[in-house]
Amino acid sequence: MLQRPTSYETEGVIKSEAASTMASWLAQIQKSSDLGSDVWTLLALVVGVALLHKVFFGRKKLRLPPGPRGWPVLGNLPILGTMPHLSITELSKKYGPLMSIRLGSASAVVISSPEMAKVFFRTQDHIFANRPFTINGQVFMYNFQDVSFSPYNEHWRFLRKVIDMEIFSNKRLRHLKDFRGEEILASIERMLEEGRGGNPVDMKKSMAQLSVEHICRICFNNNYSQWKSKSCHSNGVPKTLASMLDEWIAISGAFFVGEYIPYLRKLDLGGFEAQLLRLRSDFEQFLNPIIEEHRKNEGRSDKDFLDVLLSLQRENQDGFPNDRVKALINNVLIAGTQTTSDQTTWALTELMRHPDIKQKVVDELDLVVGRERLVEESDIGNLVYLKAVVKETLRMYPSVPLGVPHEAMEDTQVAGHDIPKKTRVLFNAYGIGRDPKLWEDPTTFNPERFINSPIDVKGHHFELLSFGAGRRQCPGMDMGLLLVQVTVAQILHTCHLSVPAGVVVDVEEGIGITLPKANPLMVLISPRLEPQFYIQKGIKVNFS
Ligand code: HEM
Repeated sequence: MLQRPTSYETEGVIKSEAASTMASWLAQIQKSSDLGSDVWTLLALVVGVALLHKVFFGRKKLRLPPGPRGWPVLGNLPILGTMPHLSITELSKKYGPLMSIRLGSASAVVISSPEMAKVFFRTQDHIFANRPFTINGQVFMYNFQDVSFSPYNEHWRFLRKVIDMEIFSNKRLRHLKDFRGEEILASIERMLEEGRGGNPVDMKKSMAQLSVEHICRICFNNNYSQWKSKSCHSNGVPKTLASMLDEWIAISGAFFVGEYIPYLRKLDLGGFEAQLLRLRSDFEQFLNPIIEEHRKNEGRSDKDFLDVLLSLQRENQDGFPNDRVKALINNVLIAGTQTTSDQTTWALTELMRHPDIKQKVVDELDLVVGRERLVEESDIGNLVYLKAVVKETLRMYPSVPLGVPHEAMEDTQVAGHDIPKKTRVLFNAYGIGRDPKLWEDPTTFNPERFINSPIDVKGHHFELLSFGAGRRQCPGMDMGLLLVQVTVAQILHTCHLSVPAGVVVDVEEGIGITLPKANPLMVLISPRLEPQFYIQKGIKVNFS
């Protein structure tokens, strides 16, 4: 009798057994006069061909990681809902640290433990450094001409080097130090002005504006002031860069059905692809005049990121098309704004909910910096408690709660499970950050847990991979971290913050590809230092 394969190791033997058994069946059918009727012959042939097809072309039996059963066609898409990081965290409690899910026709695994993260992003990082196909990468990044959505290939290696050198090198970070300081102080000046007379100020909005201004400085430095309040018109509606970035985050948080069930792509269910295309053209309206202006002034010495891209384009005419310039600018704008502003907003949110912790930060600032000057970036190294507050924020509110998806470039095995080529990899940063097996009382905001702890966020401690690890680790890590730390320090040092009477500061999470705070963060804000220290730094503060 024909045996079904029990494991893929014995598959070759079984295939030849199956072939010879089928041959003998067919021979018997031909010989046998009892079974000579057409019906029996046809039936035997159909069964035989089906069996042979299954043995030769059927998928070998894989030992996939455990996971929930999916629906036909849709797989597990329907149970993910609008907050996939929450549903995936719940599911992983049941199915463990390495879970299989199916997103339409795409297979995925979810990593929910530091041990698994170490295998994927260190031991087998060379296999998992790819990105899967995404409609976002294809549409918004002009066919994957950026860094974040690009597959792992020569193109990615080249561009990653460009951005590492031109934006994120230590030299560049130092060079941009004054800009960062100026932007943060300008933002404080605006908040103090807005908050005069006990007017509540929305810190979430202010932090979003600050992050956009900071990234605009990096990208369009020289004529920056000309561009910062520039708006474009989409269908007659004026849009600022900040509102376009918000729109991108919201659209990108949606599940693009066509990405997972390709034959439905034409239907564009939910209309997300059309929205993305429209948004790309809004970004172009914003970018094109800036690019033209930069082209006219190519000789200037103090080059910004766009200048660098345009000079690369001049050197490699065909190898560096306009679309690549736009994709890279889009990439830096989207990767560097909401991430930092979300982190700063969550840190301030938790500090407003915990006045005792806020007071400890302020006490440390007074001790290390004093009240006779403003915070400098060089102070950060000595602000141990402040750094613990930022780490605790990254633990509880990872900017990218399910990571940026990776993809297996070849078949492999992890922890005794098969991971076939093209499997998507989601990193459950949110679930790991709130896992009671790893963190005591994980839903309590408690920076003390990082005092005297060796754990940092730089990719060596797999329980806190806020910026990822391995080849695809966030290149903006040092800049993003510094910006969050300096902003929180400068605000708490220069301003009194309090919650308006009757307001409860909530921690409701919003929808999007990142983890935004859903509601505004309204605070009362007033100057904390003597007037001369603001004046020295050129901040206009009205003390009346
Ligand atoms: C607190 C702030 C930030 C956080 C928490 C953060 C987090 C992350 C994470 C988790 C990834 C995915 C890593 C992976 O695939 O394994 C990533 C990728 C990336 N980030 Fe950040 N990021 C931050 C700030 C920035 C800034 C300021 C920039 C640029 C100005 C930036 C640019 C990028 C880019 C280009 C990638 C894609 C890298 C690649 O695919 O090779 N990020 N970031």
